[in-house]
Amino acid sequence: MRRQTEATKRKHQVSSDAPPAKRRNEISSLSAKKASNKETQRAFKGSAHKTFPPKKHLDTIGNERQEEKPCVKTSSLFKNNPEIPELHRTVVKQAREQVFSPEAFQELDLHPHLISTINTVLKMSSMTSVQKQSIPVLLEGRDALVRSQTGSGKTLAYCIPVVQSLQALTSKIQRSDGPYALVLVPTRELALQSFDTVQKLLKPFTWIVPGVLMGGEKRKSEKARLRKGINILISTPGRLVDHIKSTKNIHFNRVRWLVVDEADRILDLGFEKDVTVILNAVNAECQKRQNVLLSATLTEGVTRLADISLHNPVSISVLDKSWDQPNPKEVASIQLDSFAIPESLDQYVVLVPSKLRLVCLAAFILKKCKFEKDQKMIVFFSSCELVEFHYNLFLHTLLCHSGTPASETLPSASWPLKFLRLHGNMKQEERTSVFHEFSHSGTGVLLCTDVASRGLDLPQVTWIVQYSAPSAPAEYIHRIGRTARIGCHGSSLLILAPSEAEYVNSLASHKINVSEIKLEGILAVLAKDDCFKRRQRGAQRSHATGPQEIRERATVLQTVFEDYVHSSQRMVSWAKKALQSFIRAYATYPKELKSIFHVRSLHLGHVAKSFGLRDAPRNLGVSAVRKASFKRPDPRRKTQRKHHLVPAEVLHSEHSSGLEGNGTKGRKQGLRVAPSKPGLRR
Ligand SMILES: Nc1ncnc2c1ncn2[C@@H]1O[C@H](COP(=O)(O)OP(=O)(O)OP(=O)(O)O)[C@@H](O)[C@H]1O
Repeated sequence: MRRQTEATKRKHQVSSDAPPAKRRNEISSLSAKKASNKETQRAFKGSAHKTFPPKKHLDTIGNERQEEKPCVKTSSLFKNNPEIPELHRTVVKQAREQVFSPEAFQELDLHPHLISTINTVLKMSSMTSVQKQSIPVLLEGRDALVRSQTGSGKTLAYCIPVVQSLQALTSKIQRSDGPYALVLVPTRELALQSFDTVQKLLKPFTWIVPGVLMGGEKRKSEKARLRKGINILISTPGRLVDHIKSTKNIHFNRVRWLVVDEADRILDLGFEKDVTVILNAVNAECQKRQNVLLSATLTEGVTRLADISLHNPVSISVLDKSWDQPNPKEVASIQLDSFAIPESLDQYVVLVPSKLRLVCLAAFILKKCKFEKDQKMIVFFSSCELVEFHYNLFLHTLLCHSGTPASETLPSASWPLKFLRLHGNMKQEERTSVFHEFSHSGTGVLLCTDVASRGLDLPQVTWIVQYSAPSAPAEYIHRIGRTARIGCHGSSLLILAPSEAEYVNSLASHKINVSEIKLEGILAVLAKDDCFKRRQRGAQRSHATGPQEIRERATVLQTVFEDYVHSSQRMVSWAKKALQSFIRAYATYPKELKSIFHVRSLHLGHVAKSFGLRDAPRNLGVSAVRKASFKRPDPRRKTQRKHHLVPAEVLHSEHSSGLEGNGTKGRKQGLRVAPSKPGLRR
């Protein structure tokens, strides 16, 4: 609260610094604008901070503190912004899938104890469409490529057949036999989640032991568990490779199942070296196995990447027949790079000038999570540094302002804000505890990198916000797929700069439809939040909440951020580092998106504002970043990487989300896997 009082006070200082005549002119020009409807439309061009009343209107506390602080100007958020373009997007017909099938699990030929566990422990009765199609195929012993929309139950689609087949083995499984099934997943949290599902299914089959290897835990204790024996082994690729190289007690001679969840992710960027080691180790020992590849964004191209020895695989896709297009050519091309999105997911986009990005994000969080009940939100950022920076910033600014207002200042109900963060630079214990806390909470805002974009089943998430656009449509699908799971309703918001508006058409070309919402509609929430109202001594609470009032409050909010960032040199350099990280991540958009996202189109001063920095830092080394952006490093050329080590390494590390295998290597077109022994393929 004190911070805000100071912020408001400073704003007033600014206004009082302006020459009176000039100020009068601006006030009148603004009131003229106020009369115009256009004011609430696209471009925000007015100047908010110069219209404040002179010093004498300040509250006393503000005036007392004023002496202590140098006068610092909060430059206008609403001036010199680029025009927000009209969005002309083609409305496309999105691919659809039916989530549930009418059939019950009883109709499958499963062990009665497995059925009763599904019914009573998991509390499920009907199969989902993907389960209905996959389980019988997998029980027949076929290899399969399984693709269905996010949150449609793919985990059970492979777990049920694995458990059913292993419990039915005539020579009963011994713990000491080691792995019969190997499940690879891209992140530690997903490993934990899949382990939890397998563990539940195994309740009646106590002789089959599941286990998880995921890094972050002491290698020694994992080794001890491996020595005792794990029959269904769930692991991230990196950690499994660690054990293959260093643990004597790991054997694959009994492996019958190889499941690769999020297969397009695991078999693509970053993981290839690890997957090659794993496949070579498994192929060398295992005689006959079933391979299952799953993802919401699986394409057959993925298998070509992997040389994973799939034997006559069945492709399972549950796309609605009714979605078929009249032109079969079109259908084929659509099916390759267009993916189903849950029908109950509403997707939105907002175009926001760079200067207003931070205020827009904060206002949106307040709108949903402070003024609406039971909202749970995930906000995606492009790097760990960005998550840390925004987490700390919001914790020290929005929480102070949300927790303390006198009740009479709140015109409508408000709920306490809770922020959490998740990224790959956190200690594993903290990651796990955040994952569990957010999973079990009915509300809250999780700020994260793409470490949380794949596979995580976090219940009741109502909103997904993408603070920057992902670099591939598949990642867009996975991020938004953290909401609207298993038929629930959810919404997503993509925040783009005006110069990035074309991205909406790029999404449309992948049959992804987003509707526009206006920045004004988001900022309007500040009218409800008197925490960001400028203070006037003895003034009655104003009910005027027109566009001008909203701008003033947005400026107060920005000032709160700037005050916090400039409260110490340490904070300033932290903000600069976050800004640098943002620019570097921006430079890594793939070639096909460079015309939309190019560092050259960023206005550094405006972007700096969205980090609470009052000026564009001079020593940012942006030229190096620019260089990097012109020529995306080709990781296949090792010598080139060696000579351009700095930009390439920096780009990868900045873009790192903490996904295992991420940030270590670059994109590669194929895996070189030693073929299985002749006659032993599969
Ligand atoms: N038959 C079912 N009936 C009711 N709920 C189910 C059923 N099958 C799965 N679920 C639930 O649906 C949710 C989503 O399942 P799951 O995480 O397996 O989805 P997914 O398809 O793997 O998603 P993603 O593509 O995001 O990884 C989970 O909470 C799971 O418990």
